[in-house]
Formats: sequence, C-alpha cells, structure tokens
Amino acid sequence: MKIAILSRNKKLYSTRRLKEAGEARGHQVDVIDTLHCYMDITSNHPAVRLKGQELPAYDAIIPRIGASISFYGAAVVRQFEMTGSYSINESVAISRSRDKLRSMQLLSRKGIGLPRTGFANRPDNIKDLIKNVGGAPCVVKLLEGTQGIGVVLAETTKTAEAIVEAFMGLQANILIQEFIKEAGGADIRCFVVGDKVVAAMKRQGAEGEFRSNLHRGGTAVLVKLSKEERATAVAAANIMGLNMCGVDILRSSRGPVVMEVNSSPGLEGIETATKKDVADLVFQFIEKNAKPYRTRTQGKG
Ligand SMILES: Nc1ncnc2c1ncn2[C@@H]1O[C@H](COP(=O)(O)OP(=O)(O)OP(=O)(O)O)[C@@H](O)[C@H]1O
Ligand SMILES: [Mg+2]
Ligand SMILES: [Mg+2]
Repeated sequence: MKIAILSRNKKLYSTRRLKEAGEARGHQVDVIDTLHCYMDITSNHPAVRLKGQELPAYDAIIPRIGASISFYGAAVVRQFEMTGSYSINESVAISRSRDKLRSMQLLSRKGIGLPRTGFANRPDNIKDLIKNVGGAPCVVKLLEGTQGIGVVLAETTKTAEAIVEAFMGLQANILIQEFIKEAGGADIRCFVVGDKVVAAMKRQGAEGEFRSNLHRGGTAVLVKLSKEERATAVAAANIMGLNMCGVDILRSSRGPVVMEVNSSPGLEGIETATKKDVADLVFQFIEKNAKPYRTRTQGKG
C-alpha cells in the first residue's frame, strides 16, 4: 500500500519507527510535513498539494498531529479523507480528543470511570467548585498544560483557592480534580490499536512526586493490566472514535479512572518499556481495515 505519515519531523522516534515498520511490511511509506501541505478547498477535485505538486492518492495515512498544530492538522487530515485516503484516526476524532472538556463529557456520558472533575473559567464560587470534587487535597490543572507542567496538588482548601485564583488571574481555563492518592504517583499508559490494548506501561513518578510524567523524572515499566482496565481503555478509545491512541488510567480504589486519551501517542517509551513492536501492529491494523472512503464522517464533521 501507499501510506503517508503526517509528521512535522522525520527524525522523531515515533515517525522513524513507523516508517521502518511499514517498509518492512512491504509498503511505500512517505513522511509528509503536515504544515507544508496546502489545499484548494473549493475545487470539486479535492487534493492535497506539497511543493507545487498534487500529492498522489494514498491508501492510508497515519496522522501524528502535535497539540500545537491541532487546528491546521485536523484540516489537512480532513482533506486527505476527502480524497479517499483511509486515516487510522479520523479528523473528527482527533479534534474531539484535543478538547479535554468535550472528551470528559463524552466519556462520563458513557459511564467510563473518571476522577471527579470540575471545569471553570470564571467561577463565581470557588469554594463550591472545590467542595464539589471532594475538597482538599485536590489537583488543579491548566487545560492546555502538557508534560506535567501546570498540574498542581493543593493540600489544603486554602491553597486550592489560591491556586484557582492565580490561574484565573492569568485568564486560563482550569480543571479541578479529585486527587487519586491511592495511585501512588503512578499512572498507566494503555496503547490501544483497534479494539485491543497492544502494550501497557506503568509510569512511576520520582520520589516525592505525584506526577508520573517521564519529563518530570518518572520511570516506565511493563505492567499487567486487569480485565477491567483493559476493557476501560478499549471502551474509552472506542467512545472517542480513535483506532490508535494512548489511554492514561489511574488505579483508584473504585477501579480504573481515565485521565485522558491521546490521539498521537509516542512509541519510544512504550516500545522500550514493553519490548513490543507496536509500530508493526499499527500496520497490521491498517492492512486489515484501510478501504477508500472508509472514514465514518468522510470529512463531513
Ligand atoms: N487527579 C489526579 N490524581 C492523582 N494524580 C494525578 C491526577 N491528575 C494528574 N495526576 C498525575 O499528574 C500527572 C500529570 O497530569 P496530566 O496527565 O493530567 O497532565 P499532563 O501530563 O501535563 O498532560 P499531558 O498528558 O496531556 O501531557 C499524571 O500523569 C498523574 O501521574
Ligand atoms: Mg494530560
Ligand atoms: Mg499526562
């Protein structure tokens, strides 16, 4: 098959591994810089152009859209869908997963376990907002945070109020969450492809750190999932409409709770921790499922 990986950087581990795995399975794999693509959206012959030329028809694309280019990236994926390319993650699902509030609303509506969470922009009653998630200790997060930056543990109600006020002063959207203490500074990354968790790792925060992010000094090890954890990860991926994603779970005393679903999960950490050829499994899935115009929305959403 002719397959394109949409990625800003050929040299990234995930991009390199996907290209290598696809080629090893006999596919033609091109890496295309998402931001360099442009398109004529008014023509009745939808096409994607690059460097003065129309791109050939790809059987499938693998979008690796970083958070900073969500908006344009989704438009490029949508255009590929309109040309008939199968996208492992469709544009609508990518956009949906980028909106944390919308994601959590969708997951909660379908009964997926979540940490008790409140969203706010200008809460007129901060005390109530905090009380609603069970009071202190609680976690306050910047909606647009990443790599653990902007995630703060407030030990007391007074601190929680102060943090909320500080973030509000910066005009930031925030999320306030019940602190899952029993998770012990660890979370579980489930890498889902299709309707299976193909690899899972436990990330443990550094000593005295409640955030498990590898960027904050956490370490990753192989983990065995319970049936319930597997089912939760697969259900969350399915609700989000993502065929390839990373579902982050906390082990709470009332069972697995989903923290977030990532539509461009990295391969380096998970392949290193589990020694699994996750990239190969991605192509196996594409081989089975790619059909022209197979997206559920065909770019209509
Ligand atoms: N409600 C919570 N209870 C316990 N620990 C939490 C909670 N929320 C977050 N954490 C810990 O903090 C870490 C960072 O939080 P989170 O994943 O929400 O933000 P982020 O990593 O900055 O965002 P992203 O994963 O999108 O980069 C988590 O991996 C987890 O270990
Ligand atoms: Mg997060
Ligand atoms: Mg995270």
